[in-house]
Amino acid sequence: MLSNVRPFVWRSSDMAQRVAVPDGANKKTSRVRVAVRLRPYMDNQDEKDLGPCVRGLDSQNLEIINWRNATETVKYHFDAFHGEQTTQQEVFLSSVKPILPHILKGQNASVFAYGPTGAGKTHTMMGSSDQPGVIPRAVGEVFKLVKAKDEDEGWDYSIGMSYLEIYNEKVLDLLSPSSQDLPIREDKDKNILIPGLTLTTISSFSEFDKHFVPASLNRTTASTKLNQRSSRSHAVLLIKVVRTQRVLPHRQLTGKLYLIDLAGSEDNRRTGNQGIRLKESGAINLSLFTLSKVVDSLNSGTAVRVPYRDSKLTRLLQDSLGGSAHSVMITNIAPEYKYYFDTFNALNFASKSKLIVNKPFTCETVAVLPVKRAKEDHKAGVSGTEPPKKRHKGDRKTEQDGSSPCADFHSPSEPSVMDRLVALEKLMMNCQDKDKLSMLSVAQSRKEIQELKEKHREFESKAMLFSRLAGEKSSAKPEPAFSNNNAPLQRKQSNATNAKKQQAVVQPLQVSQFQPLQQLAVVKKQSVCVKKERKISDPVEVSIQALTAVLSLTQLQNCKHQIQADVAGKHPECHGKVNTTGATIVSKEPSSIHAMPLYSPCHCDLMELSCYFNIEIYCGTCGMDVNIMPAPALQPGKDQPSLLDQEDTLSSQAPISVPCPPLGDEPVIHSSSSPVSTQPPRSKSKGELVIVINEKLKNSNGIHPTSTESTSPVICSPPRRQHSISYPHHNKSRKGSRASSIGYTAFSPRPSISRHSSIATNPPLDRTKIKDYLFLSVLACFCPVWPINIVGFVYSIMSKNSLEQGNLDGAVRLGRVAKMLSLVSLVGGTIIIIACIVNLAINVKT
Ligand SMILES: Nc1ncnc2c1ncn2[C@@H]1O[C@H](COP(=O)(O)OP(=O)(O)OP(=O)(O)O)[C@@H](O)[C@H]1O
Repeated sequence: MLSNVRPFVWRSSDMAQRVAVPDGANKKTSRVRVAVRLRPYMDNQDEKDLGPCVRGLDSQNLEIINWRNATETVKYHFDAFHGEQTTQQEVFLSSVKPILPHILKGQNASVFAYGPTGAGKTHTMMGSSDQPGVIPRAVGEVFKLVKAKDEDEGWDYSIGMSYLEIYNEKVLDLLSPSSQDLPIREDKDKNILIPGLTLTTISSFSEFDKHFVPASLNRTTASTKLNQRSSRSHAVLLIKVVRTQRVLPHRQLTGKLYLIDLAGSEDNRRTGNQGIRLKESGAINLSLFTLSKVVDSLNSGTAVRVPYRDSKLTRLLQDSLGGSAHSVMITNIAPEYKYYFDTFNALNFASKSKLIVNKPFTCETVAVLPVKRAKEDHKAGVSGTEPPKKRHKGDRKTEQDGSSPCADFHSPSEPSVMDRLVALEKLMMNCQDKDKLSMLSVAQSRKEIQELKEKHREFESKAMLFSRLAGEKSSAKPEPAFSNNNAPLQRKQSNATNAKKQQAVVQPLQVSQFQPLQQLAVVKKQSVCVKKERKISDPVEVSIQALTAVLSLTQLQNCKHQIQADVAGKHPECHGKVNTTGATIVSKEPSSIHAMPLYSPCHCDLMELSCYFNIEIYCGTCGMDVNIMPAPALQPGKDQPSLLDQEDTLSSQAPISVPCPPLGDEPVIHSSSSPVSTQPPRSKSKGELVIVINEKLKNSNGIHPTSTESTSPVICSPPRRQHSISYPHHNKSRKGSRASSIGYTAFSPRPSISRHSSIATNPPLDRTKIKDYLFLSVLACFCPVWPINIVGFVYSIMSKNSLEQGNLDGAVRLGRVAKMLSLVSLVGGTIIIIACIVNLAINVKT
């Protein structure tokens, strides 16, 4: 048992500070480490006993027979290769153990097993009682590390565990099983969180085992032709280690370890899946396909949007892929020939994945005390855990003397300023009816708000100054109290307001996270004030899932977005903070906006949009869901506030309701310099409210019509279906049979070309272009190259028909052929006519 493990208390109101921490030798990035594990050859798996198709060369290299030429092999190099004889212990020691110490430093780490079904992922991650896998070993190691740290006093540790599965695109809690699909949220610091997920405190390995073993039995498994006990879901175990300093300033480091056993990609011609198994398989393959798209877009370096949100799995792995974690991917492969293409694809995927670079950083949480509480806490002495005592007159003096360069920041007036500011803003924001406030009181209140804000800004700049001083002072110490003198967090570099806010919370008066919630009330209010200040001047971000362009400001202002979220009773701390008007619409292509009823005057309202999209609104701070209420629309032209008045309108909650712009208005397409950015670049400061609009319109295959285009393969193309494979020891070639029995799997590097090409996955297209081809082909019919131009004409007709039938993808492709043939006809026809004229002229001459 760990003596110093304390009950786990998670407070959404705690302020998190993230500090970029160099990884290794002054590197601020960490590549995803990829290990490959080859399962032993199982005779019963290979009906024809063809022998292995893949073998290891050394501890980092392996080779697989080249399907194009049986006399060749394709070689791969990885961070580690674990051969058939490698034990569970060896896999753990070489690939997983090295990343675990990062968790205690407040960084995130993740280990995930990837590979085709039956290749040994569950064996690697879970293992068995006699051969425990990565999960039990890693948890045991975390406890060992904590125990070792136990010796160096001054820190308390709490370890919590959560366990979930993603089954059929539903996030299900395995510790408290129910059929409720839990939402995945992202807080303002880009932490992925799952409100409602059980977090159980564990103080020893046996306690972990007590929860983990029965929870694992809750995971959905079933028998398929390829695996007797095949995982039908992705299982994610989260181990959260919170390290809290016992003495002031009570620094708190939170590290998370994700241990993920992915479900295997499945070729359903071989698994024999039908009915529910087929549906599960579809969900598994689709999520793995999205994972491959995420990896592709991270590698491409130019992708504006990484499609993390396209599946629950990638949303959850956002931290681990191109995110903030130290990640290890164990790719499991099987040696039998019947797995050849699965293995080949898995190796290609693994090769791509090792190019991904993460940016780990320390997640440090500091709770800011109200002055009164802080003083009491400070007075409580070194333990910092004693209950607060009576306030003494000399407290303030003690605090200032107490080597606190920021002490001045806590002038007695400061909390009251904050309180007043919050109260006023809350009053303004909560006021649903404009008439409730007389014009006079509104003007007075605004004036007062402005004054208070100025005061607050003054305090902030003071705090910044003092924190800088504190940073300089502490940099001389071996372990600085706050690591803000390190490079700033990558994601926050561009956000001046956030930087300010970070600085503002670096105060000497802090409490441990275990204090009662009420005592953090002022902390929360303070954070609210800073954010509110931004929100009033900035429109709240509305991102439309799978679309990535930004409308012009005029369009934004002209658009009737009236969002009123009611959180009263659900989450009191957020009450009054989520009413907002005005939005940034994010969309992928200009044409997609026209194609969707987003900007037609009658569909601009979010309530109406909900007919077309799944709209999620949640608090960006805590991830809590909020409800949408219909807003009363104002009469166009009558109640319209002028655009210049928008700020006022926002603060007084009057809805903007003006006619929407004509459809011809072109949105401004944004471009992002950051390849991994999922946020629109225009949203310089993000409000607290996050609104996600997921497209409801899916085709029969459940694929979003706006899936991204194909991404170019990094290592090599996957094999084509109709191809022969030679088997070296049989010295003969089996034309087509094997290849044709194995189609592209979900993680094929060319998925959108091959597998999904027939599905209308593209965003809505510009129809006018397709009509042009018809005109062109008609023109080409006059050229004397009739077979070609007639075919072009036929294609253009087919394209038009496809368009009318709603098959936009097909329409474009047919249109392209029509265009090409028509152009060839025109050019060819012109040449022929010129040749004839020249010939005629020569003949006439002679
Ligand atoms: N390294 C190994 N040594 C011995 N047996 C193994 C090894 N790897 C896998 N196996 C065995 O192979 C079989 C399939 O493994 P496992 O269930 O772990 O596959 P999987 O990749 O998790 O499949 P699925 O994705 O369908 O869940 C199991 O019987 C397992 O015991």
